[in-house]
Amino acid sequence: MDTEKQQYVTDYVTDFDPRAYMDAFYSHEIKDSGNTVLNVPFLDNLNTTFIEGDIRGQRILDIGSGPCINSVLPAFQRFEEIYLSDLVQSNLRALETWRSGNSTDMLPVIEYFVQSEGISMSVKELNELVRNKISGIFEIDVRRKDLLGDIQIPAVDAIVSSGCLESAAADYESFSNCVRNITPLMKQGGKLVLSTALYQTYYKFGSKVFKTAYLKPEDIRDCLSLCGYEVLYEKQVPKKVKSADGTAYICIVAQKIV
Ligand SMILES: C[S@@+](CC[C@H](N)C(=O)[O-])C[C@H]1O[C@@H](n2cnc3c(N)ncnc32)[C@H](O)[C@@H]1O
Repeated sequence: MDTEKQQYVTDYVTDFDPRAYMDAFYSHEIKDSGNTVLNVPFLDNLNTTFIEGDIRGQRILDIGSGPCINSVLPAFQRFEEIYLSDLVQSNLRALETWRSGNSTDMLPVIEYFVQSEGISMSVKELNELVRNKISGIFEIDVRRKDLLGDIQIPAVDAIVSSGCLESAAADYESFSNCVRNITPLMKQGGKLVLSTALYQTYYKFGSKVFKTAYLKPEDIRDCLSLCGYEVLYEKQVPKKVKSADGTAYICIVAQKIV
């Protein structure tokens, strides 16, 4: 597609369609062989990242969850309370529907996780386990300093965020501001886990094209260091998902030291 001629979406609140997003990235497609495959942008290597970064504690917050729970699957035995958040109300509703047991939308990505990570639990069991650990689902806007508005949650031990900050930001500078804004939500010594698209300018699904901040690994490292973090682990994961021009993403763990 010639993206030059495409109108980028500027408003997530009006243009992000959770159903279309799940269909594009987290639902089964039938391959020619008859096997099924998921597009899954940010999950490969995330479990290893949690292990390598020793990500554990009482509370974890997923920022920019979208309508899905991929980012918190590696947290299932490592945290007691899992919080989900996003800017878009329809994403929050999709998460609430799943949490109340009225949606099977997460089963394909849970199955993908169970199979790829060799988890000794059935898809249903893991679905129930994660569902029961969800302690809150709320609106957040990472571009704002008062990003939670009136909502208050206790400081968390870890934050995970996949594909969100580079979506909310237009460039390196605004990406750094987003990192600065989310940092006070975490305890000192807490760990930030990012699964972030590299070398990407857009992704698209349905009829919409979403612009992203173009980031290189050194941008992310520099930003974390300037925001008071020490990088503990990183791995670049080459992955070309359908419908995006990024060629890789980075899984990075950084500890809040300031
Ligand atoms: C590419 S999706 C990633 C969703 C999910 N984390 C995943 O791994 O598939 C980007 C998400 O960031 C959210 N988002 C965009 N701008 C945001 C903002 N300013 N504050 C919080 N979330 C935002 C969108 O609503 C969307 O759910």
